[in-house]
Amino acid sequence: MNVLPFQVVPNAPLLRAQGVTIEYPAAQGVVQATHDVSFDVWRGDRFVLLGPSGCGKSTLLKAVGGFIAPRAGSLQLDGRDITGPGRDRIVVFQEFDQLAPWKTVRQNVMFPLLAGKMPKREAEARALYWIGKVGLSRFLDAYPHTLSGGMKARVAIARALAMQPEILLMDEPFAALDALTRRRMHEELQALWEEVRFTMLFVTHSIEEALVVGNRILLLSPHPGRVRAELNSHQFGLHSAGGAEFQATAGRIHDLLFGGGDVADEPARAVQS
Ligand SMILES: Nc1ncnc2c1ncn2[C@@H]1O[C@H](COP(=O)(O)OP(=O)(O)OP(=O)(O)O)[C@@H](O)[C@H]1O
Repeated sequence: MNVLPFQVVPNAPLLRAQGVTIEYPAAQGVVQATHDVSFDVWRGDRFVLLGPSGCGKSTLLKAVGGFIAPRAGSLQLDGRDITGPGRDRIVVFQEFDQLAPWKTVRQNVMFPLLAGKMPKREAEARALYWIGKVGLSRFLDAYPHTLSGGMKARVAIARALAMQPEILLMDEPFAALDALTRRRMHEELQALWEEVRFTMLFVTHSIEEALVVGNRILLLSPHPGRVRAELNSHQFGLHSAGGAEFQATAGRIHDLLFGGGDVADEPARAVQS
């Protein structure tokens, strides 16, 4: 009997959030940060959580990171429940002071690899590779305080990608940068993604940034965050920013986020763009 060759096609998302409700203890009872949020992130996605301040974006990211547990619902990575932090999920924050100031660029990128028991020679080779990928080979022995904000952002990204996580969690990573540097970081992130195709969960409250960075966007309602809509945005990028279709979609997203109506009664809907 002939056995046909076959290819395994992944039919499950890398990250699955199902009915995630998260609460914080507060002086008078609890603060509900998110309510019944569900979404799937597939390998290679640039998945954006978009919503106004306080809608629970960072909270969701922290829960995916394993730093807080949902009150209800579940979070799974590759079919396994997320029960705590792990090296398969690395967070890049907007505070680039997350780099150790007493370590050079090279040492900062090597540090988590060595902490994970990688042999020094391999850790160094890996660090040099990723520092090169973010264009900082000339700054291997520079200390963070001598770098610009954009350069520190690149080191943080290199350090995260060097760990080869299953998913990169980015919490408004460019929010503290000036507009020109932010734009350059968007370009560089896009170029890096084209080359490496890593999976990314990206938090922002900027509609334009969401359209430029993401291929899929989950819109969250104001506090507590509920899913308002999900849309495909792969057709947008820096090239289309400012164009008519881009502006029209940004306007529709704005209306969905801030247009009023009782979100609780409104089923999540897909936005056609
Ligand atoms: N540690 C905490 N203890 C109590 N409440 C918290 C805590 N962290 C966040 N919250 C509350 O949970 C809600 C969601 O906060 P979160 O930071 O996740 O929102 P966000 O969408 O990321 O906002 P922003 O864009 O301003 O960062 C807010 O009402 C916030 O006040």
